[in-house]
Amino acid sequence: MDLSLYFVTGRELLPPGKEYLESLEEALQGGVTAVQIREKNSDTLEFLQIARQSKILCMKYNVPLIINDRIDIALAIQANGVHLGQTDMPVHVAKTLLPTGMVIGVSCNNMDHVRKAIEDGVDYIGIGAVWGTTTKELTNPIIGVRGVGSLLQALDGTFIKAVAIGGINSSTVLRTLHGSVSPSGHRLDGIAVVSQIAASATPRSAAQRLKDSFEAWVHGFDVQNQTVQVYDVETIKNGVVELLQVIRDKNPLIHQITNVVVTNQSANATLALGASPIMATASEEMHDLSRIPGALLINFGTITDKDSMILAGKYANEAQKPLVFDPVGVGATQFRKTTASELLNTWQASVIKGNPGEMAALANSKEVQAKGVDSVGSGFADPASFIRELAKKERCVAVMTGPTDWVSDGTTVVKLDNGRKILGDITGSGCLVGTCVATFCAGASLLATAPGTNPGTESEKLVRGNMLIGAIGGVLALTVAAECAAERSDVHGSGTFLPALIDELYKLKPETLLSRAKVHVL
Ligand SMILES: Nc1ncnc2c1ncn2[C@@H]1O[C@H](COP(=O)(O)OP(=O)(O)OP(=O)(O)O)[C@@H](O)[C@H]1O
Ligand SMILES: Cc1ncsc1CCO
Repeated sequence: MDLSLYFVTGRELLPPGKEYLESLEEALQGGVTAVQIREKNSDTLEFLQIARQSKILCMKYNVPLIINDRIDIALAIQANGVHLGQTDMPVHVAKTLLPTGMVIGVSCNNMDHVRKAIEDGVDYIGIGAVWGTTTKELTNPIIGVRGVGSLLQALDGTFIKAVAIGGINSSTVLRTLHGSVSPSGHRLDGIAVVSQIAASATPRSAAQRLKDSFEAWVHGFDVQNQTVQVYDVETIKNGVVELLQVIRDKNPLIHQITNVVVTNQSANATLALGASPIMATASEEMHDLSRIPGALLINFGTITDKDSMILAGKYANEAQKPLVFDPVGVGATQFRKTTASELLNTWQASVIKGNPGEMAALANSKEVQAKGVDSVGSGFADPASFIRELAKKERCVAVMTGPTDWVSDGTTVVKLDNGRKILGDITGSGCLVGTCVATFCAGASLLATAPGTNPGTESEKLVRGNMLIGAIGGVLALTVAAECAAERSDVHGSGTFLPALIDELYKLKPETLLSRAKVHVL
């Protein structure tokens, strides 16, 4: 059974003037691959009639029909399956009533539900609610995009299919699919959609758009899984130098929502590298800024603009622009933890950068502690494995700073050994790394979208360009510049070091980067 575009009906959502059967037929023409009839407010006779009429249409388009909750209706019309909620008929009882071959699906919103569904031998599960929604799933807890992956991992080795449900529409679909992959690589088999189709005046095109997005994404996912990119030190260094040139030639806009402590030095570091900073925080301007080529940095050192952070990130994903997230001091307060979770469940970061204390807090690890914005202790026993797993789980590039910097895309791990201890003596050196990473990622994005590259071929992506090289470039630029600055005779302490660091970013030459960079591919 093809569950890729699983339409759950909602007659109460029909727009004025639209008949139910007309809407359903258009949805089927648009490419819906499975239909579930959900009638929460109808009596038995009405439900039966709707189910019967829907079945005729579904058969015409050779699409399976599933009945929500009501086993008697499913039996009466010989539906292809039933869908059971957690408070509906238990699966083992349903199995005794249903003929073999009739599909059983179950709603799940936590690991216990998934384990039970596996034990009961269901055919598919509907995981939700992924997003907030105006339809039935409102009563279910919102698990967020990042919650779906771990539930999918439990299905490894089974034949049980999975769809996600709850608030999936054309603007959330790619984020949902990209984020809903388990660390083992288990992806969704489909998306369940209610209002985007049911409430549409043009359900055919609504369905078509969703199906196109799903197919494009699956294709991109398969291609990515088949291509193992192997990096060597020379390729990385040359890639970084190429990005520095792109930044200086093209002067990308680096939109930064950052903390009040580092705003000025971050803007100066951006200019020194050859890019153009804008430190804009009003939600009204987030959309306009997202349309300009470059990158977005979200640093929540002082969280005063959460709504803008949410909006800006969504628009950056839509525009396929790099989004660098710096969860400053995320372990310090519950508010920061909750905010990080909310942000990461809303948009997809291209790069997450933090010190070991911040990265541990994001991963719910107790191995490294933090004090305010600082990391405490000597870090992880096995930083390479930690960062690879975090990158895999968050589905992005992860950068962990410290005396040694670690960068991973979930497959490759790169260890960077540049920098000077004095970086720890100025405030916001980690924030400066974030700014430099965003600037180099902007370079990578511009390189990937330069005239001559085909914009239509990567419509399934949330970001274009090589974010691993961008992240490495940002770290190397800052740490190599720091070495040059620390060696200057006019630097006498942290006060004179900061302006010297900006100078050295300004003067940074490709040959200095190439000769000083200490890059190790693990
Ligand atoms: N002992 C050290 N030797 C060399 N480089 C260092 C050392 N400590 C930090 N760095 C460099 O300083 C940069 C910032 O890393 P750090 O982990 O100190 O950030 P942070 O704790 O987030 O800083 P902040 O909170 O002040 O922004 C990194 O690029 C890292 O390589
Ligand atoms: C000191 C400080 N407090 C909030 S953000 C920040 C900058 C370094 O992370």
